[in-house]
Amino acid sequence: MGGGGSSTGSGGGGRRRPLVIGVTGGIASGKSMVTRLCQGRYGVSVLDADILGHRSYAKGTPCYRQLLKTFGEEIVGEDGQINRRALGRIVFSSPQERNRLEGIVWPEIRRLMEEDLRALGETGIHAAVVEAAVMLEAGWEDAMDEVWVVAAEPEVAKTRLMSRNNLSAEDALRRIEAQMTNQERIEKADRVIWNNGTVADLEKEVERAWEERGTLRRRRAALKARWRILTAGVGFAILVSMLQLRFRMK
Ligand SMILES: CC(C)(COP(=O)(O)OP(=O)(O)OC[C@H]1O[C@@H](n2cnc3c(N)ncnc32)[C@H](O)[C@@H]1O)[C@@H](O)C(=O)NCCC(=O)NCCS
Ligand SMILES: Nc1ncnc2c1ncn2[C@@H]1O[C@H](COP(=O)(O)OP(=O)(O)OP(=O)(O)O)[C@@H](O)[C@H]1O
Repeated sequence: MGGGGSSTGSGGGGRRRPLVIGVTGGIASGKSMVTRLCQGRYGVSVLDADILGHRSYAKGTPCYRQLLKTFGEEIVGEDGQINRRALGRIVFSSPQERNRLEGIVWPEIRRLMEEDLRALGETGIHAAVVEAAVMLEAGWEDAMDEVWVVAAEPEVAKTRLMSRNNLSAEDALRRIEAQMTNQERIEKADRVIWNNGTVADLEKEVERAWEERGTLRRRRAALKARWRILTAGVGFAILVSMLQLRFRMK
């Protein structure tokens, strides 16, 4: 994954970006629940890519103008903003139209994400979670330090989707099957958070994820310290040998 949690480089003046965890997963897998748990228990800041998406085409922006050119005036609401319901009707019934929308807004969402992460870094927060359903499809994982995939078995997700969105079993399954599979996501994950059980089980999984991150960080710090001691020791030994050689030669 990308090199976050580090100096921002160009124009960053040595500021630090927070550790960035990307949370993604299939529809109704529990992404929002995981994100909420991270925010509530571990004090991390949260960026929601859905909201960044809405911001990307606010009235007057370049994306706004591009969307009007592409989809016509009928996507503008009475308030002059993009009517998302109207746009959703167009793009969710046609993969081609959805691709056109994504081609316009994904680069801007990415730019806004980077901008917000930098701004969060300025506030000195230690970690941020970016929740994005399309993180892997959009290729945003390289802006994350780690990608956590939330996964629920299709049957479990189906039941939750039916009850949350008041859908029939067929409609719920259709939405699940229109997406990447769990396996495809898991192959790109740094961590998988399974969510087939209760909310209490999920809380434990999230706790374990943060704990193991801490453990890994401590382990890396210990290795670095050992390496420093080793290199200092080798340097010292070389210096002593050189001094000995010099005295012997005299
Ligand atoms: C299609 C739009 C206008 C519908 O807006 P609306 O307010 O009705 O829905 P909302 O944004 O809350 O999204 C509803 C659900 O669809 C998912 N979704 C949105 N866009 C996409 C997409 N391109 N592919 C897959 N799922 C998507 C969202 O993650 C969310 O779970 C809007 O979602 C949009 O502009 N999408 C394109 C930007 C995008 O990819 N956003 C997702 C970032 S994770
Ligand atoms: N472990 C769980 N036990 C019971 N219900 C759960 C559990 N996890 C999530 N849910 C419920 O399942 C539904 C989907 O969860 P959530 O909204 O967090 O998923 P999501 O991945 O963010 O969904 P979407 O893809 O639609 O954005 C919600 O109604 C939520 O309350």
